[in-house]
Amino acid sequence: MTSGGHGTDGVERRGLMFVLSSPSGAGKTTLSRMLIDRMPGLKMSVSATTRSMRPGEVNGKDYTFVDKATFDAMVKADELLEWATVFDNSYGTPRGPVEAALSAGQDVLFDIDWQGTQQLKQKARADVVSVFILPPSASDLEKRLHSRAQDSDEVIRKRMSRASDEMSHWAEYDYIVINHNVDDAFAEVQSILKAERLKRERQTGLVSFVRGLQGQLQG
Ligand SMILES: Nc1nc2c(ncn2[C@@H]2O[C@H](COP(=O)(O)OP(=O)(O)O)[C@@H](O)[C@H]2O)c(=O)[nH]1
Ligand SMILES: Nc1ncnc2c1ncn2[C@@H]1O[C@H](COP(=O)(O)OP(=O)(O)O)[C@@H](O)[C@H]1O
Repeated sequence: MTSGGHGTDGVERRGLMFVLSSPSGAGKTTLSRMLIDRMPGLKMSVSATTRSMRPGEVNGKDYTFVDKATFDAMVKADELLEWATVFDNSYGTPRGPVEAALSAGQDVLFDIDWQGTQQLKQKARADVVSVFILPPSASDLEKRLHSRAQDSDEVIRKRMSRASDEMSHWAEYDYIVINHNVDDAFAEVQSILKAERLKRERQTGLVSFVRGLQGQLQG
């Protein structure tokens, strides 16, 4: 998957797929929102899910909330770039908006689990940059799930018991960030994205840019 966009310095560059994963409650939604607000050229991939809407969530913005029959039809029609079952619900990435953003030269941010990350890597390894967010401790994780105050005690228990499973995949990720403090964690995630945007192989316009510079030097 390639794109013909331009970096902030005007050199043409390939779009990248920036993936954040973590156990539930470690802070990936918070960090994703900060990235979208503060990093131009980055677009959120809005997943489809069969889970029910939490208070404050907006259909089409946080997720596209669908029933199981609709989700299954999307899978059948190959409309999802990847999909997985998490906490007994189906989650998947609609293909169209991702492909449109990448070909318009934007980077795409994904808040998806390890299963989805593996599927994206199989499809486009060179374009995927993956970051795993860890909580500082189990008690912080539990506190955060409670402080979010959007899930029942039973749902929180389920998410805590799945945290260890999700975390066992940390070593499959390119970068690991421990979310002690939101501002520090954000600065780290932002630095990763900024550096990855500057990778030589992503700056497809460099050959002609350098040729232009050489021409100026000779002329
Ligand atoms: N594979 C995959 N995982 C997703 C997708 N959307 C969300 N997830 C993951 O599903 C899990 C549960 O998400 P959610 O119910 O919003 O709870 P959260 O963990 O508190 O954000 C998280 O690990 C998300 O990263 C998707 O499109 N594909
Ligand atoms: N570094 C942090 N310190 C304290 N609370 C945090 C921190 N990062 C996130 N939170 C809070 O923890 C809760 C869970 O964060 P959220 O971003 O929803 O996690 P996730 O998307 O990984 O499930 C939210 O109430 C959020 O405001």
